[in-house]
Amino acid sequence: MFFTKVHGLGNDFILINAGTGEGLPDDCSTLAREMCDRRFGIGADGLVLLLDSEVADVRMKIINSDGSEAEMCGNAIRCVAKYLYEHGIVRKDEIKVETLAGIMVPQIIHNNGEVSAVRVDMGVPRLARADIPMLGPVGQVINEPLEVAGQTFNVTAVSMGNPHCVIFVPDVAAVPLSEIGPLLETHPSFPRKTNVEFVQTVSPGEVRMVVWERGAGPTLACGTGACAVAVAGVLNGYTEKKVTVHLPGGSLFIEWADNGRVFMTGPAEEVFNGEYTVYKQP
Ligand SMILES: N[C@@H](CCC[C@H](N)C(=O)O)C(=O)O
Repeated sequence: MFFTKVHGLGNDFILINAGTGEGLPDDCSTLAREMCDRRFGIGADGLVLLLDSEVADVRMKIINSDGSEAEMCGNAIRCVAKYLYEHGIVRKDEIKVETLAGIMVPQIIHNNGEVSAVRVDMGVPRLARADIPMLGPVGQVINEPLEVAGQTFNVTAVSMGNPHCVIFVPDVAAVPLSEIGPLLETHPSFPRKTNVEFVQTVSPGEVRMVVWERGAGPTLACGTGACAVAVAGVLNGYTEKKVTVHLPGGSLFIEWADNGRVFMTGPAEEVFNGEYTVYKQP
């Protein structure tokens, strides 16, 4: 199988242009786990399969490094758009990508003849508790106390197609992410688990965040997470509708527009190409 290694702010993926999917093994979950393994495989936060679509230019299937399938991935979709454009597969400035969260529309941004960034219409965030999904009474989850391992965190829940649990803290550097992250990811309140973001407000137009991703653990960046953080910042009255989100791997610019849609702008990079052989057990 031919693959391309890509990343968005260090959130890295193995991308396979799989067409009809004919050349893929039946079990793509095991394939993702094996390919994403950082010691025994290529190493990545996720496997991204590009498949033929009947309703868009392409269908993006994203499988986390633990083999679970995600509805959407913000950093991957920027990489997908740049890859399709630069390889001449879809030579359009606006590319329609079918995902489990609906059709997303990345837009190629040019500068001096190069693709300098990708701006993505990430759709309308879903805020109803049942849409996260999160257990509990009907309504939205804004700054609501949640108990984990004897500690109480005030959480705001946002779905960008995938679930996010956003927690504002005074200092992200002081968060014991690898201790608390997995406990929140698998908290019984989230029946489909959740991505977890800790956020520090720098100013109304700027925040810092760290993320523990569902199915992947700590990553250098999360595009859907940055969008969820921007929405949560507005809901809590901490930030304006345009915000720069600083992540360990770099920064994203997020706008929650007046039409209710969230737009994410950031870079995408291709790192190398390779060939991966799947050895069948005798
Ligand atoms: N890194 C991604 C999100 C990938 C999926 C996530 N781990 C999930 O299971 O929802 C992003 O950039 O959005």
